[in-house]
Amino acid sequence: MRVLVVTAVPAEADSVVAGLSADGPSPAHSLPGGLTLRRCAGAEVTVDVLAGGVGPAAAAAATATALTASATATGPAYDLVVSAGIGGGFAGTAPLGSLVVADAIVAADLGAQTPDGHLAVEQLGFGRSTHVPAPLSERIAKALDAVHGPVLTVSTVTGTASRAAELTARHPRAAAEAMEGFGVAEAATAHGVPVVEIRAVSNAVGPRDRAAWRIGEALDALRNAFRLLSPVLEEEAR
Ligand SMILES: O=C(O)c1cccc(C(=O)CC[C@H]2O[C@@H](n3cnc4c(=O)[nH]cnc43)[C@H](O)[C@@H]2O)c1
Repeated sequence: MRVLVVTAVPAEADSVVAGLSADGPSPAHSLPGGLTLRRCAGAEVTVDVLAGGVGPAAAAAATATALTASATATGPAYDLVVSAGIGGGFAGTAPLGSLVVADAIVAADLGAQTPDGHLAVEQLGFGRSTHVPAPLSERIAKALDAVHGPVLTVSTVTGTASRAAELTARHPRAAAEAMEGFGVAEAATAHGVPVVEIRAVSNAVGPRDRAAWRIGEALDALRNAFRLLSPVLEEEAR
């Protein structure tokens, strides 16, 4: 089984690699566009880890580049794509340091603003704003003891109580927000590869408070998530 993990920044990729391979080697492979894949090979599963940039567009471009570069004449080389990194947690659902596995990957700001509120692209008559993750996501959530709920993809980090309330009103079950999942999912779906999203909560979704961010703790939680994910993937591959 081959898995592609896409993070936004190198610090997140480091946590993923550390969780997957403890202190084993993770050889690097260059991709077009100055991207670098790090490979973690297990008994049955090979995981390539890519830091693709911040935001849905960078994430989609990097994921598509990796998928295109690896595709063979008979189809995609990867069996699963994982969008992973830190994220904001919605109050009462995903506290700081917790893990969220998406049961829906939602482009929360893709659509149109109207005097009566947001219209998603489906309501405008084109495109999609939600991807349904691979069924495996439920087993992953259990193994990671993670919240299993919608993860919103936004282009602008929420920084006010009113924006948080608006998102919660539109997505009452939302567990986390981040900036890449939907872009990764668009690229994976275009290549016919199932996708999941895993987030470690570094901050609360709400009024901006940089002093309250816990990025170090979230990166530790991300490392632990991939330590726990390894046996799930090995089992899936058998
Ligand atoms: O300057 C701020 O107020 C601010 C608040 C939270 C995060 C940021 C970032 O620049 C990090 C963006 C980066 O990390 C993911 N992330 C982490 N927390 C959130 C969030 O609450 N909402 C959206 N994205 C978040 C995101 O996926 C990016 O890769 C700045």
